[in-house]
Amino acid sequence: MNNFKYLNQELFAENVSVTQLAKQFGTPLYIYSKNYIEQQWLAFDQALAGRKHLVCYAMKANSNLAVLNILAKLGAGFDIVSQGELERVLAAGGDAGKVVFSGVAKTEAEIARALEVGVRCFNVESIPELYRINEVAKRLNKKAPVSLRINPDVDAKTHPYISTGMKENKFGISYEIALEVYKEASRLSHLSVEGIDCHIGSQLTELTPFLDAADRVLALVDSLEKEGIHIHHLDFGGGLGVCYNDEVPPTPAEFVKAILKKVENYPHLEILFEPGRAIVANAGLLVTHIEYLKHHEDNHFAIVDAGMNDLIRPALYESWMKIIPVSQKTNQAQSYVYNVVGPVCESSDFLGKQRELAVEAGDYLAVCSAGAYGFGMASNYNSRPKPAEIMVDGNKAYVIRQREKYTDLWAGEQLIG
Ligand SMILES: Cc1ncc(COP(=O)(O)O)c(C=O)c1O
Ligand SMILES: N[C@@H](CCCC[NH3+])C(=O)O
Repeated sequence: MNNFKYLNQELFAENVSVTQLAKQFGTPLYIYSKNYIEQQWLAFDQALAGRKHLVCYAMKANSNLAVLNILAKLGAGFDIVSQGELERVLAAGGDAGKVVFSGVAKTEAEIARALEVGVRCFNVESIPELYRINEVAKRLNKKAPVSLRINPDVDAKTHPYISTGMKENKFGISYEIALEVYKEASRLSHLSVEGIDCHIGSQLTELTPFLDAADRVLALVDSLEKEGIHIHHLDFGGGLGVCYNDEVPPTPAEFVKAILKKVENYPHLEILFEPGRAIVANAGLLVTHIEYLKHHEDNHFAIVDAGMNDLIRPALYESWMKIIPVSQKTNQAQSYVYNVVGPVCESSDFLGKQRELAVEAGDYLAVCSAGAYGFGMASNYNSRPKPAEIMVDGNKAYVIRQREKYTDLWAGEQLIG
């Protein structure tokens, strides 16, 4: 469990007791390990040593300013999908020149802002977007660096909601027309064609789909060369999976090594990656308090104070996330197979189903691997304040976001009449 370990039957985040944090800051509570985040980013970066490269953290996975700042200090780039994300990078001390801008619906205002601060590259997802970027760049008298996000039509073998590289997905430009679109891009006066980008989905646990996509990208590089279009970088996106249960995904080093082998005959091209989940998922826990246990015939519910508004992955994708007791000391309790459910008024409000646990009301549970797509997807549904976020570094714990106050819930709302 990485930097979360039991010591004398008590769960620790690095060197800090999770029970102590839960008591001090209340629950639900997100806890992250700084050293794990650094270790994971460095695993990508170091595996790329010897080759011109940039590891752009896909910040949608966890966009807390402290997380971004830790990575910015290591030299990370960032993959963004909105102006909000761009402003966060800047607020966290990130370098705009290391930002790649993905996303299918970039507005004129977003494009203008990205040009103004000088992002590294736009990952263009459609032909109309290409024209729009050219127009905005012309108006601002700039040249926009672009890379086309190619949809290679490869099955990522992941949950359909997080697969992005197949024909029926809204993302990227179809492989069949890519060459023609590159030709058009190179004719447009205010664009500079920089690279090829490809991201086929998230939580991939096998190398094969990545390697198939890489083959298609490299075939396109060759076709472009023949047309006299010389690109400078290849961006292989993110998507590397993590272990939630018993998956055994490749490590970042294995993944990078396999891609580097593919591109060894293209030594002049800089290599970019956009990992999100692999950097932060297992850096985080969501801690929750058991309010009640409810038993009815064969149905056993552990009713906790964290809901789908705090962590939506189980409800949205039926994701399986490990749930463990924070203290194993009280486990004299009788064991039952529980559905761990939250306070939200939806039947889909669960964190885990059919989990064998020996727990009592008042105990704390931790949902593991919650560092990615946890807080970032949280909402205020049922007027529930978003939880606090804590960053642990060795034996120190920092509040990196306060729990929302009730008054935050209606900030900006106005009475009429
Ligand atoms: C364009 C792009 N890049 C990178 C990522 C990061 O993916 P992951 O968190 O699976 O590494 C995503 C999300 O799937 C994405 O849409
Ligand atoms: N939100 C998803 C991943 C989406 C990746 C973004 N394209 C998850 O929680 O697994």
